[in-house]
Amino acid sequence: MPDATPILEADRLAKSFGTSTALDGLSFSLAEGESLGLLGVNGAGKTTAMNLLLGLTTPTSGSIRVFGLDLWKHRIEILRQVNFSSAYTALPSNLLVWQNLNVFAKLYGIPKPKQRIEELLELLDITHLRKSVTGTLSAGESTRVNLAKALLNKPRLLLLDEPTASLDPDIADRVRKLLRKLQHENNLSILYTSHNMRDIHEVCDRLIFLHGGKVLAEGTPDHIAEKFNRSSLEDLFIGVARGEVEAIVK
Ligand SMILES: Nc1ncnc2c1ncn2[C@@H]1O[C@H](COP(=O)(O)OP(=O)(O)OP(=O)(O)O)[C@@H](O)[C@H]1O
Repeated sequence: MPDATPILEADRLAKSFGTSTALDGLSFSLAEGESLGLLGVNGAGKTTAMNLLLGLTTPTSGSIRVFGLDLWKHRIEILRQVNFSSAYTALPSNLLVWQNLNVFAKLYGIPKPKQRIEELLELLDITHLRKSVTGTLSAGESTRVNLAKALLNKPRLLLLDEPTASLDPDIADRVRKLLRKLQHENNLSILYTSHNMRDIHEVCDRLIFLHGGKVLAEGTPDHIAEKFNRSSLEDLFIGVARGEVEAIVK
């Protein structure tokens, strides 16, 4: 029988900074092989949630379980099988691309690191950047190098914070297809944030719409817009940002 333990479970997760509440009672679970989108306007709490789920900051209250284990008690063991990529996190700029990937491969204890790095450079169509200085890459190029870093350890759980930001439409399409392929072929679980509705529709099986740190709605991409009587997710987004949607909720 397949193991039904969720890959990731957040239970009433909250985070405050001084008197300001960034996240207020986020609960969800992510199944093996599922892709879940965290959606919300600027300042909704998405990055705060990602940072908590990666164990980078501690929650004010609530708990996180990854692979059925408490994140804080089993952090090292868990993080070996997790990876992360953000359009806004830079890799050390003075290293060549392959050197950067090699450092991370060593940190993760990857067997045959050279072979794995070549495989990923090819997969992301960046073999030609192997000897480029990381700090000189274009935004789109460094996003793809970051994604290669995120796949090095063949993670079971991948957290992606706006992974297609700054990619041109062709490369963004390739990245979305690659993520879907990895999800289906390797049973990869993905937590995904994006402001690109095409990404959300193509990559996410399910969504959580955050607003002001709280869950506004949960469901499939099509279902959420309908629930609020909005013609599309983009339209729902605009409605939330302009304060029109709360009126519909009430
Ligand atoms: N370290 C911090 N100190 C104080 N406030 C913070 C800190 N980090 C986040 N916040 C606040 O928490 C709220 C949520 O921020 P967060 O970065 O999680 O939003 P987001 O949904 O990722 O936004 P964006 O779409 O703009 O990236 C914001 O009001 C932000 O100002």
